[in-house]
Amino acid sequence: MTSGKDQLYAQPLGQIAAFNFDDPVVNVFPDMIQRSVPGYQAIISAIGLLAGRFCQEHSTCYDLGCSLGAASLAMQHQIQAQDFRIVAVDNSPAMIERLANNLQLTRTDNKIDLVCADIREVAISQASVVVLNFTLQFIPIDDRAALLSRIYQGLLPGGILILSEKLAFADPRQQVLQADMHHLFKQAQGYSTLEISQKRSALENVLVPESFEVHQNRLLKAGFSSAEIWFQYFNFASMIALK
Ligand SMILES: Nc1ncnc2c1ncn2[C@@H]1O[C@H](C[S@+](CC[C@H]([NH3+])C(=O)[O-])CC(=O)[O-])[C@@H](O)[C@H]1O
Ligand SMILES: O=C(O)C(=O)Cc1ccccc1
Repeated sequence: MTSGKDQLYAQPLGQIAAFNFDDPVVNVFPDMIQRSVPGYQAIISAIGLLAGRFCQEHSTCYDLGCSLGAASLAMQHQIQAQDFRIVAVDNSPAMIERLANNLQLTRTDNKIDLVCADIREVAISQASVVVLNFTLQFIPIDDRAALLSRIYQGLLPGGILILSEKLAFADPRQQVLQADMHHLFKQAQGYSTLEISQKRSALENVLVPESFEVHQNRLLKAGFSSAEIWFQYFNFASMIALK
């Protein structure tokens, strides 16, 4: 499948449309996320290891906002259970079509079922592992608690949620520092200042980060008994919440 270098924001744009996961983004998505999210590949690998440890027999693993299925593929690779399914959900038809094509090209015994739907409307049951890898940040803040409650309810005893998010910081000095460091990270990955600032405009009010404390409180309120960060690289973090 064609997958190119992300140059979507390289030229000056008169009007910057709100960011969305359409065909042009899908075409460059692996390169875009790799060069934009510090630690992305380390997180994907660890999601595989966590699924290997937590996937229970006769259970389902959910990858909510799966994009091109990187987390699902890592889970499939690491899970040793005999009887399990992975349900990969995304509401972008372009993402799901590309992922369906990619899966057809692989010869491996496929355990991944694709669903093109809004994760706010997908039933979750018999789950041992649920992954929200940089997806909750795109859900309206008012809808986040209800989604996490449904995930908690759908998890089996001993189940886990892996929640990765871009973070905001209550302390303005931390906010400025961490955002600056992310900017420097993107520059080091070859993005120009123009690309970085145009993409920031496109993400305004689309990707809405919250602080770790806000996430932790919401997870505990949803019923999780513990929620902690296991990985952080500047303003990008991944949390594990235990049922
Ligand atoms: N309401 C929604 N319902 C379903 N999908 C949604 C919704 N809102 C956004 N999405 C989908 O969530 C994904 C977010 S990307 C996830 C990366 C992936 N997890 C990865 O591990 O590579 C993160 C990023 O690009 O920063 C996109 O594919 C959206 O279509
Ligand atoms: O690029 C950014 O600034 C981000 O915050 C991460 C990102 C990565 C891929 C799509 C949308 C946002």
